[in-house]
Amino acid sequence: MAKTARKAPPTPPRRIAVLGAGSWGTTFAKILADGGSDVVLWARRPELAREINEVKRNSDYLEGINLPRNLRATSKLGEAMRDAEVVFVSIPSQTLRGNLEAIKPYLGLSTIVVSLMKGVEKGTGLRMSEVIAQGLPIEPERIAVASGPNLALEIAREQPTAAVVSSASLETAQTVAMAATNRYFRSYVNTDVIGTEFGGVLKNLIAVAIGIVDGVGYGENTKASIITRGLVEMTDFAVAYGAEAQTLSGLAGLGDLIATCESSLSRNNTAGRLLGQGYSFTDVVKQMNQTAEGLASVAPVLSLAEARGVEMPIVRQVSQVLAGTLDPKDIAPHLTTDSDEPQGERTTDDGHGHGGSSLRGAFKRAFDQLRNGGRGPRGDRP
Ligand SMILES: NC(=O)C1=CN([C@@H]2O[C@H](COP(=O)(O)OP(=O)(O)OC[C@H]3O[C@@H](n4cnc5c(N)ncnc54)[C@H](O)[C@@H]3O)[C@@H](O)[C@H]2O)C=CC1
Ligand SMILES: O=C(CO)COP(=O)(O)O
Repeated sequence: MAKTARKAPPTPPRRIAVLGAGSWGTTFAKILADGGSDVVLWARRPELAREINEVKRNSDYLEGINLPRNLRATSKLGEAMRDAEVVFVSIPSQTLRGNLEAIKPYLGLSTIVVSLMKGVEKGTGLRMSEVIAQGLPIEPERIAVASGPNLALEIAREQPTAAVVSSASLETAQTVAMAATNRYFRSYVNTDVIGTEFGGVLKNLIAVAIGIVDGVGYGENTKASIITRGLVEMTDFAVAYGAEAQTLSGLAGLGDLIATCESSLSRNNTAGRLLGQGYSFTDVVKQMNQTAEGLASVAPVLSLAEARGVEMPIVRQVSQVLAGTLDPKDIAPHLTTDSDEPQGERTTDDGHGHGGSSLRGAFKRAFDQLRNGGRGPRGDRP
């Protein structure tokens, strides 16, 4: 019997550029360098590039972290991108479109571009991979996104963590995942770009809600209610835009939701907490010296939800707190339903709305994935 030819597995890229030397860009550059790639990190400020090169530190964003000796930085975009087979982008979402103009002249014909960002563009409501597809001469098969429960400082401290890399091309996702895997970081793969990206955007909004009720002083019941109902909201929204429900039960959905809602390292959670303590939106923005994407994504997400008839009571109330039209202490009683009539508790496992799998199954899968170290990139799938 004739044997079918097996396709050679993708080879890991050697030269990689990471654009954006904030907390996540620098941490991701460390992940890649510790995985064995030749990485050049682009920092806007020459003095930051110098600090990274000379003392192997980024004291503004990752205090106390020693960066790998093989990680280099530059403030010259062309130098960072020269010969790069993969370019990771980690800048605030609202600045991406403008930066693509500067990136375009240096993009190689076969270079893969990966978004590490977790926002949607104000005004257009586009996901970051869609903005990349519009702003660069690049086909969808060369675009990927990476997402998951990835608080930068924990990973910079080399605490074991998993993520998921998604692309319309499985081969591209695998190539990227191979580079983004090392002894403390493991990347899984899927081809549901919409679900993977929206998971990262939407959990930020739920994390702002969690921060608000934390700031008010409410306890664990309130937070568990918001997380559980928030996952239903996230899944409804993402599925309405073409995502697979099960992606929202994976690392890029439930996984990231747990990490961001539980951690005081989260900037979205922190911004919410300040709102809950009574600071105005303007004061909160002034106090945040790092990117809290959720604040900019609330309005475009609500517009997108309205366009597809998706109910998002938690996100809507977050927007009212941001606008100063809802007292933070009033947010919780309204969270589960808009109606005075008792409602059925629709979950992500109702078999009707999403066809998704059970929350218990999702927790088990997230746990199994974290335990399942030592193998090549696998699907982030039940
Ligand atoms: N920090 C984290 O734990 C994680 C962050 N992310 C995502 O990564 C993206 C970047 O976030 P962080 O690195 O945390 O933010 P950050 O605030 O720590 O750093 C932002 C970086 O972008 C640069 N920047 C700011 N404005 C710019 C502009 N107009 N043009 C070019 N560069 C500009 C800053 O100089 C800085 O290097 C966000 O979308 C965030 O949601 C994703 C996973 C984890
Ligand atoms: O995306 C993150 C963790 O996965 C980081 O969350 P914050 O942007 O809220 O810090």
